[in-house]
Amino acid sequence: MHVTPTCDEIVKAPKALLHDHLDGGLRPATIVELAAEIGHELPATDPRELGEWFVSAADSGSLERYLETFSHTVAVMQTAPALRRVARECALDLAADGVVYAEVRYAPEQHLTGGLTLPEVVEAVLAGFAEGSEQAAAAGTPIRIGTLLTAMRHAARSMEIAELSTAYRDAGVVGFDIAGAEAGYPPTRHLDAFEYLQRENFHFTIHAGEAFGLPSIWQALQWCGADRLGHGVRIVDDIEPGTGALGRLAGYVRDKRVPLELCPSSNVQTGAAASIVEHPIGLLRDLRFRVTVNTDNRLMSGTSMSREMALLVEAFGWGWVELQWFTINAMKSAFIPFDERLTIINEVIKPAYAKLL
Ligand SMILES: O=c1[nH]cnc2c1ncn2[C@@H]1O[C@H](CO)[C@@H](O)[C@H]1O
Ligand SMILES: [Zn+2]
Repeated sequence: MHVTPTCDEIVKAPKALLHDHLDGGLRPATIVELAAEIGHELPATDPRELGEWFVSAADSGSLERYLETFSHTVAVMQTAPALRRVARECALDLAADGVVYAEVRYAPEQHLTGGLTLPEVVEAVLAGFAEGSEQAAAAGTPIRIGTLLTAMRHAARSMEIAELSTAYRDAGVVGFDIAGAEAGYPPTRHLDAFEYLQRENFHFTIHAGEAFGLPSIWQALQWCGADRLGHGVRIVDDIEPGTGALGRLAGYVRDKRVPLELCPSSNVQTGAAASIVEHPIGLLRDLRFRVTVNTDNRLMSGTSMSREMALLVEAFGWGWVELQWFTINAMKSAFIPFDERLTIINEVIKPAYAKLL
């Protein structure tokens, strides 16, 4: 029997999230308070209006303009207490939404204008995640958070950020990423950082195939050695419409089970997909790529992990079978050790979905 999951049920079901930006998920009320403390001017000072401003400003159809909205969130994240607070609230918000495992990313190099050093930034965020996770567990909604450190692809600090990632690998940093405007900044600009990470047996994902197509995905995998693709949605350009025949690159991605960190609402906002119903996630799931569902930026998309799943249920008629599949796909693709992934799958995810299926 096919049961349509309701929004409330989706919130309660355990979910795993691999692609969420710390500076894209602040509570509007927190931005207002932190901005007032430092005298940063915002486009609106009423939290509700500010939340709406972020969504409409990010609704631009262009990744470059979408990214401009981050100037306001990054501006209020320049001190250790502010970073710690934002990270603590992020853990609490994800946990309250039923996320049991999350990898949250941010770019330490963007948080130095208040005089912090790179290690101080990392330590403030890790302390915030630890505090938030502790509070969430006490509230009966346990969550495990792994941090990914991002280097900005237009900048030249990727090697330094890669080294920072491995320095904190035993303290909660589980991977590395590059983000920012894609066109004109191929991942191969950062080859030395990726080669270093491979020599260190570390994990990394690369934003690729969002605003730019197949060459970016090909470089991320075949030159840089990415474990996963941030978005990767443009892999559909290598699939023949109608027949579903896979080109060489799409075949490789599917055969190797390369995880795709798909972010439906974000893609509609940046113009990478026309609408949720037309989002390639439908095709990619039918063809059994290693698809995962993600939020990208909860603030800019006015979304949550549960909302992304509810939108997919509505658009594609999916039920618990698909939601469990996405969740297990994400957990299998996580950057924490295999035994810890299995424990979450077998002790948290499967028993909960068994009651829903
Ligand atoms: O979807 C995206 N594509 C590319 N870059 C992004 C996306 N979302 C956020 N960022 C960039 O990543 C930085 C660190 O978190 C953000 O400041 C933003 O510039
Ligand atoms: Zn992203």
